[in-house]
Amino acid sequence: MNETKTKWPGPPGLIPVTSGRADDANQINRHYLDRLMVEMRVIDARIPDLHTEIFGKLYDSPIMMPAFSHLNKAGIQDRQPMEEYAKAATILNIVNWVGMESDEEYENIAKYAPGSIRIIKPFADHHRIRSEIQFAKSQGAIAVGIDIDHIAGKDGNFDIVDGIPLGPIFQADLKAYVQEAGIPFIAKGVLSVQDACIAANAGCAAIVVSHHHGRIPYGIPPLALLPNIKKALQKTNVKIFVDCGMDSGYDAYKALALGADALSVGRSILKPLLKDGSKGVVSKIQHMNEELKQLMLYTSIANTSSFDPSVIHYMK
Ligand SMILES: Cc1cc2nc3c(=O)[nH]c(=O)nc-3n(C[C@H](O)[C@H](O)[C@H](O)COP(=O)(O)O)c2cc1C
Repeated sequence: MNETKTKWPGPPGLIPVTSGRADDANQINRHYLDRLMVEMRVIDARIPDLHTEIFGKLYDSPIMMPAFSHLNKAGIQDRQPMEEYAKAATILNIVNWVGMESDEEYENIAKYAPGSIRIIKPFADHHRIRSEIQFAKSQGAIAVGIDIDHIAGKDGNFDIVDGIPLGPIFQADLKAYVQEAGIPFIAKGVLSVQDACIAANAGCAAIVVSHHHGRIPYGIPPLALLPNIKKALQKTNVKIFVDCGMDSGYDAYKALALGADALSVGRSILKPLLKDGSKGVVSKIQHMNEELKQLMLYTSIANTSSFDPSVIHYMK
């Protein structure tokens, strides 16, 4: 793909962290998602059921909130977008995720969405990771994890976020965190069969197949890898979640058909969230649920545990 000077073709909510350059994995991802075609299987089709079990709890949809952070510091007067999308998760009865936030902020958010999954940065200081894991657990988090894809900074050294140094992720550390957590532990930002297998061997309960809105230049689309990862993990109980570019129920369908157990909608909720708060997010996700059900009905998928990858065709 040559460097493109054309305007980003995706939805406006996805613009903020998209350069539009050829190495931009967001651009590559949207291109890939739009080339996945769906065949039709309508005979004997029934109204689909979106209920989905995640870590022993029943939710109304496999569409989840994203692991966002920093939004309360975005300077939007008198607004707390982190709490607002958490509230939407509770109204919708879907899983809420929280990214890099202080213990205090996590506690506030979890009041609006009890059980929120907490994703912790791969801090160089392991005590900090351990302490944040235990805090989330004490607040009733259904799971905790690390965004393992956020180790590298743009200068090729370990990144520094908000002045806090990040560090490497070793298999032994992952194993130790899994054991110490005592609740499901998630490796977020898996983009290879190799890392998926290492995470599974370390005892992770789930992985998120993701490139974290294009952190890695030329990152392969998560859905392009999903079938191989699914195959590699088929003998395990590891849940496979996906994010990156999920903007419609049709994108969600493709992720689920290709092997995801559930998926998060990230930047696509930003625009409705910042404009209309919880209400905007609820209406965005409700619309996505409808689109997802529509494609399930067209393909005779009765529930979220009976997706079939053979309905998807890649248009070259
Ligand atoms: C404002 C913002 C803050 C984010 N903060 C975090 C974070 O703290 N931890 C994390 O794992 N991911 C974080 N992410 C990444 C998202 O969880 C997600 O992986 C990424 O945006 C890709 O999904 P999308 O294409 O649907 O946006 C953040 C994304 C945005 C836009």
